[in-house]
Amino acid sequence: MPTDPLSQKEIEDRLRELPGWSVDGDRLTRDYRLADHFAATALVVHIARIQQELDHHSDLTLGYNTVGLAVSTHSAGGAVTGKDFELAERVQAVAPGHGAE
Ligand SMILES: C[C@H](O)[C@H](O)[C@H]1CNC2=NC(N)=NC(=O)C2=N1
Repeated sequence: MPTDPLSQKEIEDRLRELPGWSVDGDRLTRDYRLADHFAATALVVHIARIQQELDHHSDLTLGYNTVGLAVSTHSAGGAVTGKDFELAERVQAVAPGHGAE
């Protein structure tokens, strides 16, 4: 089930496929750097659309030229689940198109 908490080994295996992402506390997290504030804002809007589609939402932070995500699954008691990785993978797929590093 995608909303079951993942084991430590499952998390480590899946993190290997997601460069730049890590688990901080109980949340899957990554910060992206962009060219400027407008590019960062466009990525936030794109992520918001993905989150709406997945019905799964990160704590999403917009800075001057940065976008930060931190996500866990509330319905799994705040653990990291396959839903969190699904969101991370979707974001990771679109971020380069925004020039995010
Ligand atoms: C009713 C709705 O499906 C739930 O509240 C969704 C919405 N977004 C969510 N986002 C996150 N991160 N965890 C959840 O458990 C979650 N649940």
